[in-house]
Amino acid sequence: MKSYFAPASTGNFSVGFDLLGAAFEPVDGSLFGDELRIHSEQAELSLSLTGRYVHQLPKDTDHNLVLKCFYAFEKAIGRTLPRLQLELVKNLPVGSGLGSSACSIVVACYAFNDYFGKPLDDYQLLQLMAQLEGGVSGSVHYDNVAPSFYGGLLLMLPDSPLLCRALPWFEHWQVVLCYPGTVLSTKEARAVLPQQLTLKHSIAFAGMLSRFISALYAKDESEAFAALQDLVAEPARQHLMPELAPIREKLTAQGIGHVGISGAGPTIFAVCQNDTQAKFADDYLQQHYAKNSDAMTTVCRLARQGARAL
Ligand SMILES: Nc1ncnc2c1ncn2[C@@H]1O[C@H](COP(=O)(O)OP(=O)(O)OP(=O)(O)O)[C@@H](O)[C@H]1O
Ligand SMILES: N[C@@H](CCO)C(=O)O
Repeated sequence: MKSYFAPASTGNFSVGFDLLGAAFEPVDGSLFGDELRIHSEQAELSLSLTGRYVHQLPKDTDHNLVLKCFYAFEKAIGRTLPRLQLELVKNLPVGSGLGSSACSIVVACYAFNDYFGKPLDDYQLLQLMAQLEGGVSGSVHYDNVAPSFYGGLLLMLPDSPLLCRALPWFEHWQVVLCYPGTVLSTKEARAVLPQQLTLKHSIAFAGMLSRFISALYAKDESEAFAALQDLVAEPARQHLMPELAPIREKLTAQGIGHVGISGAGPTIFAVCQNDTQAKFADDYLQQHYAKNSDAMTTVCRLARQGARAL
């Protein structure tokens, strides 16, 4: 058996709608992402489903993205491949804002490419992943697939042959992620977005993103926190997540530098500068944002490594 893993990710990172994304891993060293196991080659392609969030997946495995990835990968390389006995260990909640569909897509495409001798280079592989993710969310955006594939905090460069570039990070930052247990589809959360921005608004968005990125390079933490403002998606999505404003007020009153929506939500992320803040955010979010037994809260650091064989 060969086993592969890809980490969870936070698209947007508040200030970079569709242009920033980060991969995260729990500080306790556990794995937080989807795993794909290739058990053997066999006559027919098959997929079994296990893991904590298996009940959130379509019952019919023909609708599972992992099988769609297999056929898309086969088409991309232009030859018929041996059929596989696959198992997806679904550890990320679906429609959560944690890049769940992207994570399954990344782990599957990475696994097939590795297993079949790397016929696609990283550029081709990332483009394939982004196209598949676009098929789910309704538009091609790289801010979940790219960090899940490469790890780190990344700036998307969709018009460059690089596609994305790694950014600096404050090593002591801990990010507390809280998924409340309710589902918000990315398609639905994109449907409420404005179709146009005014010139003034466009300049403000570009200015805030540039301010954040320049603060990362300058290692200017207070400037970085000041620039972590979502001027595009959050104003349009806040009615979908009414708890965000009071939670932000409570956590920032404790000195926590930033609270935002992870991807399209409903997961909330809190950027903390020390263990005391992270512990407070962890406890507070578990008590005040978790809504059912599907909810989960985890204290993370940036995941430097993306998709890989285990
Ligand atoms: N392996 C899979 N993982 C996740 N979603 C899957 C998978 N296979 C099929 N799907 C379907 O893809 C859709 C994913 O929807 P959506 O993009 O809203 O979720 P998401 O990727 O989990 O969201 P987010 O990026 O905000 O975490 C759902 O309809 C889900 O049933
Ligand atoms: N950038 C995407 C991320 C989806 O997880 C969005 O906000 O719609």
